[in-house]
Amino acid sequence: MQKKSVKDIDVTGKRVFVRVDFNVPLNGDVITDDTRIQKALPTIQYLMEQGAKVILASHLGRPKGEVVEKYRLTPVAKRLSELLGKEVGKVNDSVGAEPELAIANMRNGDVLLLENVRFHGAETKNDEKYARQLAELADIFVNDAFGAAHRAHASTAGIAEYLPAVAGFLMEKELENLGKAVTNPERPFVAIIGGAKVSDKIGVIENLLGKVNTLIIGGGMANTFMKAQGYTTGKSLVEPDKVELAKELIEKAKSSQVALLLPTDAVVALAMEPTAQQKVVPVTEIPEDWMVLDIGPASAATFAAAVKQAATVVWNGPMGVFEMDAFAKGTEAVARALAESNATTIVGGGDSVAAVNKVGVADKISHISTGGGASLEFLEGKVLPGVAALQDK
Ligand SMILES: Nc1ncnc2c1ncn2[C@@H]1O[C@H](COP(=O)(O)OP(=O)(O)O)[C@@H](O)[C@H]1O
Ligand SMILES: O=C(OP(=O)(O)O)[C@H](O)COP(=O)(O)O
Repeated sequence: MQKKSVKDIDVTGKRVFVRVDFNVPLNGDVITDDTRIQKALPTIQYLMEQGAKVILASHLGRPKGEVVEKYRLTPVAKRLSELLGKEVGKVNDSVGAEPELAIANMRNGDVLLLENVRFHGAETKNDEKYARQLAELADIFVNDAFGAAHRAHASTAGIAEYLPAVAGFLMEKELENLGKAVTNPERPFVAIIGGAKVSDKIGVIENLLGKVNTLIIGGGMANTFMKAQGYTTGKSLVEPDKVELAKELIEKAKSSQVALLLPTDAVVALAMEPTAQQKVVPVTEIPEDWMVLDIGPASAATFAAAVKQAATVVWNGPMGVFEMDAFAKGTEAVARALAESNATTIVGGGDSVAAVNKVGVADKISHISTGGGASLEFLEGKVLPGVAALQDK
C-alpha cells in the first residue's frame, strides 16, 4: 500500500514534527559516522523551503527511560547546523514547557531538535499520554526514521493516532529500494547477520531461512551459535536465553535447503581493548578468560567466497568489534567482498554503514540503508509499525 508523503500535504506555516533516526555511532561526543544525519537532509531542507516549522525528534542509544548525559542529542544538533548552514535550536526535553516555548517562538523555516525521546520510558512503551503530548507540539507528523520503523514506539507509531501522518523522502526511498531488491530477489540470495543486538535480531533468522539460499552469521551473533554447537565461548558476548533457539535454527537450516555458514575460527583477546593480547583460534578451542572479538581469517575467506557466488546480498551487523583496528579485519574482508561483487548489495544499520564507510567502499554498494533491524524485518516480510501508522494514498 502506497503511503502519503510529505509532498501530498500543505506544510507551509505548519508545525511539522519529523521523527528522524539520528542514532549515530559516537566516540565520546564525536560522531564517527553522520550518514543518518546526511540522509535526513532532503526532507528537512524541503520543509524549510516550504516555510514549515521543523521540529525534529530522535532517539540515541538505549538510555532506558533515564536522562543519560552521553546520550544527549547536543552533538547531533551541532553537526546538523553545520550541514544545513543554519543554526538548529536544541532543547533539553522532548515535552513540557521548554519545547513548548521554543516552538511558540519558531519562525517559518526554522529547525528545532528535541532531546532524546528515550529519556522518557513512555517512548518505548508507546504510552498514549506521551504520544499525545508529542502530538500537541505539532500540526503534522512526518516519519523519516526508517531505521526505527520496526519499533512501535510513541514517536514512531503512537503519535500518528493524533496527527495527519505521512512519510518523509528517506522513508519513501528506503521502502522503494529495499522493495525492489528483496521482492523476487535474484538468486543466489545471501544474507549476512552480525553485530551485537543478538536478542533483537536472532528472531528474524527463522523467517530468513525461508527466503535466502545462504545465511552467514558472524559478529557477536555468532557466539550464541557457537555455544549452541557445544563450544566454550569464554568471556564472549553470548545470550544464554537464546542458545536453545540457536540450536533450533541450526536444525531448521539443515532440514531446509539453506546453507548456514558459521565462523570456523575467531580472533580472541583477553579484553575488549585495542592493545589487549590477541590470537586466532579455531572456534572449537576458545579459551576460558578470552573473548571472541572478530571472525578469523579462514571464516572471512569462506564468507567472501559465498558473497562472490551471490546475485543478491543483504548485510546487517559487523563481523567483529570493527571500531578497533585490531578486530576490524573480518568486517573489512566482508565489506571488500561486497564491493567487489557484481551482485545487488544492500548494507543496513548504523554501525554496518559506518564500517563500510571506514573501508571506503560505500560507493560500490548498491543500496546503503539507514536501517539494520528495520531492513531485516522488512526482508522477513513484516509490516513495519512506523510505516503501518502512516496514511494511505
Ligand atoms: N564479537 C563481538 N563481540 C562484541 N561486540 C561485537 C562483536 N562483533 C560485533 N560487535 C559490535 O556490534 C556492534 C554493532 O551491532 P549492531 O548494532 O547490531 O549493528 P548495526 O548498527 O549495523 O545494526 C558494533 O559496535 C560492534 O563493535
Ligand atoms: O540503530 C538502530 O538499529 P540498527 O542497529 O539495527 O541499525 C536504530 O536506530 C534502532 O535502534 P534500537 O535498536 O535501539 O531500537
